Order: sequence, then structure tokens, then C-alpha cells
Amino acid sequence: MTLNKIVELKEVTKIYEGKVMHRALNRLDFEAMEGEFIAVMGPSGSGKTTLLNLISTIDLPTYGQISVSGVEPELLSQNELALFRRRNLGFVFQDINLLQMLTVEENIVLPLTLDGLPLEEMEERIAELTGKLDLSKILERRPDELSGGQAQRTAIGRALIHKPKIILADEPTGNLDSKSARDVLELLSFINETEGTTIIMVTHDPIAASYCDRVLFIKDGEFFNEIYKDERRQTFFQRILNVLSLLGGHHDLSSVRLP
Ligand SMILES: Nc1ncnc2c1ncn2[C@@H]1O[C@H](COP(=O)(O)OP(=O)(O)OP(=O)(O)O)[C@@H](O)[C@H]1O
Repeated sequence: MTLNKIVELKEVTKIYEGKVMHRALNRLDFEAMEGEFIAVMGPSGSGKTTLLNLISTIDLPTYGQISVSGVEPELLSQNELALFRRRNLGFVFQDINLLQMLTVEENIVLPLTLDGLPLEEMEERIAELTGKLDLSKILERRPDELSGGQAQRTAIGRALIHKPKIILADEPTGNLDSKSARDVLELLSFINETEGTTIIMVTHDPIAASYCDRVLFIKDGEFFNEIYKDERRQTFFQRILNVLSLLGGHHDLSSVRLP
């Protein structure tokens, strides 16, 4: 099977112009193949969120080229970009951001109603997806009646309902306890394997990163290292810790253990 590049960045530089100019990314090359599950790690301020914002077409680079799912964001208007994002990308954040007045089901189905999909098709997709997400029994609940893990799984449902090609996740387990975090990571892996959805996830957590196929490490806006998963998650996890300790800017990792 030949894999296609779904994301490509060539020599991308991002400079924030403010009172003080800041070069957040410097001549960064990056590629994601269709169906990959990639973690992006690096010390605070190294440019991870900037990278995600560029891939998600929310922001444009100062220099360099970007292509996402065959599209060069620079060539599209703001309206075209908004439509492109809605059709092709799914977003999952640390701050879960569900609409409080809506039920679990209504929150998940919201992006489809924007696209005016027929009711029957919406119901079919909701049933299939909420089964996978283990939310079928709590579809009528509102966000304040959910655990952190259930709320994040609802947010993942909302990100997945339109079958995006790419999921972009920024610290999706950052606010969760370890059990809920594991559930969310297993869910993302399952979606990646069964749907072939490409996932790019920024995380500080080496355990979260160990669920991925590849970890990209950046430092001061530049490529630092990248490692691929091997047979066992335990050894991959250990290799992630090794690179993090070389990278610096992290807390003491000696006590972190894979559960
Ligand atoms: N809009 C902005 N204007 C000016 N500087 C910015 C802006 N956004 C980010 N930066 C700076 O760019 C650098 C990279 O920020 P970014 O948010 O990408 O880092 P990060 O690796 O995601 O950090 P963290 O892990 O703390 O979230 C930081 O030094 C940040 O202060």
C-alpha cells in the first residue's frame, strides 16, 4: 500500500509581530502520511501550538509552504478556509468547550446541522459513532452531568461526526485523570486504526505520546528529533523519556511510569 502525504510543511517560519518580534517556528520541515497518529512534543514555548495552528489553517506562515489535504491555505479566502476546515478537519482541545444548553447528542450533531445533512443520515451516524464512543446511554445528558472523560469523549464525537480526514488535538488529556486520559487515548487509537483518520496531537505527557506511531520533538521552533514506535509501547515510552531528558525544559521524569 502506498501512503500519501496528507500534511506537508516546507521550511516554514512563523514570526509573531508584536511589540517584540518573536520567531516561533524557524525553517521547519514536517510531513504527515495518511493514517498516521503523530505526537508533537517540546518544552513550553517551543512552537507546538503554533505548528498546530498552521496545520489547521487558522494561521498562515510568515515564510515557507504548507499543504493540507491537497490544499495550500495561502491560496484560499477566509470563507473558503472556514469551509475547508469544517469539511476536512476535526479539533479536540484541552478545554472541552461543549455548549451547556445542549445535550450530548445535540453537541455531537451540531457540525452536521450546519451542513444541512438529511435527518436519517444524521441519525445513522450518531448511532454508529456514539456506540464507538461508549456514549449511547447518556445521549440525553447535559455537559454539567458528565464526568471529565465523558465530556471529552463527547467533544471527540463532535470532532468526528463529519468524518474528517485529519484530527488536530491540543493536549486532549491535559485536564483528565489518568483513567479518563487512557480511555480517550485508546479511543483516538481506535479511530485512527478503524477509520484511518490522521491524528496530530500536541502533548506534554509521555504516556499519551506512547500511544502514537511517531513522536516529533521540537525545540525553539526547530526540529529536534523524531522517533517511531517499535513493537512494545513500554520500550517506545522509555525512548520518549530519553529524548525528553535530552530536550530539557521538562520536570524530573525519573518517577514517570507507564501504568
Ligand atoms: N500571538 C502571539 N504573539 C506573539 N508571540 C506569540 C503569540 N503566540 C505565541 N507566541 C510566542 O511564540 C512562542 C511559541 O508559542 P506556542 O504557543 O506555539 O508554544 P507551545 O510549544 O505550544 O507552548 P506551551 O507548551 O506552553 O503551550 C512562545 O514564545 C509564545 O510566547
